[in-house]
Amino acid sequence: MKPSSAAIETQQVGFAYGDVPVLEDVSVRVEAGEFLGLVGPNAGGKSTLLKLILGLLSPQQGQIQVLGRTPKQARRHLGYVPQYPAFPREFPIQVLDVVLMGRLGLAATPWHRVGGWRRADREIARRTLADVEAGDLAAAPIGALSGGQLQRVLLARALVGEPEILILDEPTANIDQRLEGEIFELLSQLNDHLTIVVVSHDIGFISSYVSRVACLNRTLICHRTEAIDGDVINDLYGERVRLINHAHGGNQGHAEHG
Ligand SMILES: Nc1ncnc2c1ncn2[C@@H]1O[C@H](COP(=O)(O)OP(=O)(O)OP(=O)(O)O)[C@@H](O)[C@H]1O
Repeated sequence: MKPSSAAIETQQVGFAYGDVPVLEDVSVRVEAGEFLGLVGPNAGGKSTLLKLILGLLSPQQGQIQVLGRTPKQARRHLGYVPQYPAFPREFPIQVLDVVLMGRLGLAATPWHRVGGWRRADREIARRTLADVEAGDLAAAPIGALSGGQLQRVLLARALVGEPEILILDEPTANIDQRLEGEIFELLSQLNDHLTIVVVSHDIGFISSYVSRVACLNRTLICHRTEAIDGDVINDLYGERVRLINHAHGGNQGHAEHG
């Protein structure tokens, strides 16, 4: 594969856990500055594709480039908001320390190991919390946060490493629709200077915010928003899907699993 000028490019990527194939022949190109929504049914392989892009897994077929490099080489330029927080909520840690975790691995000298964070790191962490409108939460214990507050803090943790690409796996899965709108407004603002890839179940909702929607169900069914119609949605989610137009202008429909 020639060095790619895209922010992210996958070519004919295949991946299986053991002998269970999860992704087949997935080729997608995300340009710098795009805000891509990745949608698809449960178990369609969305999280797996994100983990491949992040270099947490390696493809068994095909190739992936991120910022023209291998995913592992590009890792420090990626911010990641995982689907579920990987730390126990009852862990006695303050919000600011959670955000600072996003700076681990950035400095050539691991300052955090030799006597705490530098003042500059703390300042950047505070500023990033303020940027996601969570500046007042710096001293709060992580276990005291609401779902929406936790998502903002995890977003700050992903941003504090000053990434070029932000990758989010269902960032609003556990919060109500009003807060979901607020988070996506924030992402739209961040898209002014960041490439964003966000996984969502809800095509109708995200299509009001993202610049393009790609549909994944083991393979990439569609990667041009304008090509998404009832047939694509049926291919994607099967017949048990209801299509609902969202009041706030979503033009595609809402996939209801049932
Ligand atoms: N570590 C793992 N080991 C084995 N199988 C896995 C592992 N992680 C995911 N899978 C399986 O791979 C398939 C794809 O999972 P993945 O999480 O990528 O899908 P998804 O589209 O993100 O789904 P969801 O919307 O439910 O999060 C599923 O059948 C899942 O059970």
